[in-house]
Amino acid sequence: MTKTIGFYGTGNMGRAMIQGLIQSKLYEAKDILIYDVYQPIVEKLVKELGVTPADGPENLAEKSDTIIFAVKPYVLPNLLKELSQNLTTSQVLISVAAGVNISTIEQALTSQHKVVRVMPNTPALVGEGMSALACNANVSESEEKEVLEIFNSFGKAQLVSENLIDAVVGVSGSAPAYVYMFIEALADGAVLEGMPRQQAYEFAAQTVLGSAKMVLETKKHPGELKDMVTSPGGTTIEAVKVLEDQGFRSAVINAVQAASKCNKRLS
Ligand SMILES: NC(=O)C1=CN([C@@H]2O[C@H](COP(=O)(O)OP(=O)(O)OC[C@H]3O[C@@H](n4cnc5c(N)ncnc54)[C@H](O)[C@@H]3O)[C@@H](O)[C@H]2O)C=CC1
Ligand SMILES: O=C(O)[C@@H]1CCC=N1
Repeated sequence: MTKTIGFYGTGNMGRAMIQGLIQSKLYEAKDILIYDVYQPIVEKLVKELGVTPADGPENLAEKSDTIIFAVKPYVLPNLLKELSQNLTTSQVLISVAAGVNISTIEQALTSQHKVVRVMPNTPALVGEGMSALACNANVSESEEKEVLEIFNSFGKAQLVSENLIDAVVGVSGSAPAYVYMFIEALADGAVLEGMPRQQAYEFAAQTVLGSAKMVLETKKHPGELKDMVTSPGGTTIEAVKVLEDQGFRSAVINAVQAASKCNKRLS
């Protein structure tokens, strides 16, 4: 029998996962059910991606084998309470909501449901997401594998203990935003030096992509890779000194900590 996956909430993160799943071919678009309170977003996704709209929230709960909740954190507990009569203990319920603990989700439900808390990120849209997963005790090993397969289909995924999710928000969940800021700033620098803007974005983004690949594929320490670029008395060390003088590293470390702290506060 074909398995179905349902999404509550098809905003930025919901859409990124849906598009990533379709591109990966793990699910056919027609086997992806969606429900969002904002009808125009549903119509757009049905038209553009060929996913199936649910006939209301209860209908999605009843028709899906696996469910992903991609609504805002404050919406999730009430939505779960409303659906408690429609959800079954054989379904795997996945939440990507920042700051919503597994125990909060369990409390909103009435029975012993299978719950997975995930922190994904938006590069899922292009098959390069990074996700961390934490499961409750009702999730079997084979179900754990199935959920890993879903999140690995649009990037990389790892099981973590739930207490690491706060760190994950800082280093990958929220981090695409700071990487885009870095790319924008790199490009602004090139624009200052006379490069046309579109060309500057391509140079900046490809450099970030290539540098990330170097870390992942060579397995060398980032410091060693930095030193490979930094010739004695050359251009790079001049730039590195400016970044050190202006607190680049501590700004990034503080940013990661601020996102993590915010995630803790939400819970
Ligand atoms: N945007 C991101 O980069 C990431 C977001 N998240 C989490 O994903 C969740 C969604 O975030 P975004 O997609 O950014 O927000 P968003 O605001 O873009 O999307 C949320 C969607 O939920 C819909 N919605 C509201 N109430 C609903 C209900 N009762 N039933 C069904 N749909 C409903 C809204 O109409 C909206 O389309 C949040 O919990 C957030 O913490 C997690 C990791 C990364
Ligand atoms: O900003 C937020 O709250 C969400 C969670 C991680 C990324 N975006």
